[in-house]
Amino acid sequence: MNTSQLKSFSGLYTDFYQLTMAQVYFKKQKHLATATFDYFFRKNPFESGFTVFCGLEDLIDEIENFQFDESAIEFLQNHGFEEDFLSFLRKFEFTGSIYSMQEGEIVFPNEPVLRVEANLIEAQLIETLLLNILNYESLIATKTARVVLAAKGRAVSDFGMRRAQGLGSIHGSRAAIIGGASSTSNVYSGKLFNLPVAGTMAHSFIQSYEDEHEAFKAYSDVFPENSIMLIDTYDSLKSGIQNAIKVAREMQLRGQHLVGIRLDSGDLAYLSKKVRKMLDDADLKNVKIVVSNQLDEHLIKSLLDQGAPIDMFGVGTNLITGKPNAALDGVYKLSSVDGQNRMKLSDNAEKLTLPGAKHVMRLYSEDNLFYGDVVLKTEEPAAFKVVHPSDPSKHFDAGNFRQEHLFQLVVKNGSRTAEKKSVREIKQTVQYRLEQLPDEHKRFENPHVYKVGLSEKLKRERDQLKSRYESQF
Ligand SMILES: Nc1ncnc2c1ncn2[C@@H]1O[C@H](COP(=O)(O)OP(=O)(O)OP(=O)(O)O)[C@@H](O)[C@H]1O
Ligand SMILES: O=P(O)(O)OC[C@H]1O[C@H](OP(=O)(O)OP(=O)(O)O)[C@H](O)[C@@H]1O
Ligand SMILES: O=C(O)c1cccnc1
Repeated sequence: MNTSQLKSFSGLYTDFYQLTMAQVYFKKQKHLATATFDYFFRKNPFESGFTVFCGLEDLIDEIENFQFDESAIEFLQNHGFEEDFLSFLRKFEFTGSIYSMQEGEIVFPNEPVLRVEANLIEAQLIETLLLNILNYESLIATKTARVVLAAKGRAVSDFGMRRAQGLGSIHGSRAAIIGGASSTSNVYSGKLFNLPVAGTMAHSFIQSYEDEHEAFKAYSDVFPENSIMLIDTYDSLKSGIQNAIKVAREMQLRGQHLVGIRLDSGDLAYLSKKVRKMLDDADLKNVKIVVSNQLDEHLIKSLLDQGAPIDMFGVGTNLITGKPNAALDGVYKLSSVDGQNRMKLSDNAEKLTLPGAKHVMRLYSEDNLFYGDVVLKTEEPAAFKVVHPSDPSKHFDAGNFRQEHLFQLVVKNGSRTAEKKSVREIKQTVQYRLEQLPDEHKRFENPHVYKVGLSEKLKRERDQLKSRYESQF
């Protein structure tokens, strides 16, 4: 299966139950009911104090192209779907509206991040696609943002493609760049999303030559402006760095400059310090040190705490797989049908869903940093009294805070409302918004929990609806 084949199956990029439910809605004439769904998640990944919202532009692209072609219809025919429903699917397109936070926004558990308003059948049929795209890209953008924060201004390159869960790396590398990586090794995504691609060299390249110096020399002959020598194939200190210095000197004689060396094993703090000294002593102060080998945000922080003079980190497995979390728990929940509020009950107050169409306001503290978010009904233009979702004793007055609307209409009648944003623009949004997030939410150990409150009206409606449901048992 190649990815262009995947695209032409867009309507089938779903869970089977979406299609069976859709056929029931259609048969029972319920499909044209209007529905509102919210996308939100309950827990930040990686014990992080924040999540980066990523994947919106990809989602809009897919929604604009969401269709059932003849081969999809034939497949569904073979699975027993009925002719009248299949005729409906042949003409199917998403005609609803999507309100959303901007891609690259810093978002928090239990607040709606995106709202879909559409016919019930349309809103239902895009669920799996929406969750698949937003959950994965947000996971990887969040992981990368953490890695980049740990790197404290040093470059981070995404090396993950080979260790990704299959084709996931296509969108994963996009999310990595949005999360703050400076480059990716992933050429396919580079072309697809116009990402900066870069790389060094593999051990096999060095091994293919009789000796290491010959390998370095060959590479620098062909790429005199862009050589980063991998120095750990045999012995980083006794062989690799000696040969790299030799080649760097030969390059200098030709008026060229060795960009860097890469360490991929051993004690990276110890070795980078030794290598830095050897390079400096050889008057090669501009040659950069790149390291890789199962890195993540914690190892990078540790290496820098140890004083390792590293200029760039290559991060693969842990970044592209979102280790150790594997998934963002984002969900898509119905909040109204034909204007009637709906909610899902739970014994756990945190898991109650919020009824009706909602939006989110961000409150700013006096120093212009994020203070907290408030979930409101769409008819509420500003936040006043803000209440804790489950602890009635906790509330505050939002009147004194600067407030910012986080939701925008991004799809209207099935089409994008504004020009598509580039990866570069979205990456800048992440950077800028992270600067506005106070440090206590960005630290790795026990980050301070960000406030997400409800408007008094929303909380009242939720509690009333809950009591109404419960009185029927
Ligand atoms: N100074 C350091 N402090 C903390 N972690 C480090 C340090 N140096 C390396 N690491 C990390 O420790 C792990 C090293 O693993 P390990 O010793 O199994 O691999 P290796 O050095 O690649 O060994 P091999 O020589 O077998 O390839 C990697 O994740 C690496 O990034
Ligand atoms: O450790 P990660 O964070 O996943 O980063 C990617 C790894 O992939 C490469 O190793 P690999 O052994 O696959 O190939 P190589 O022979 O080129 O080193 C590279 O050298 C890194 O070690
Ligand atoms: O360019 C590199 O050095 C690279 C690319 C992918 C995986 N590991 C390393």
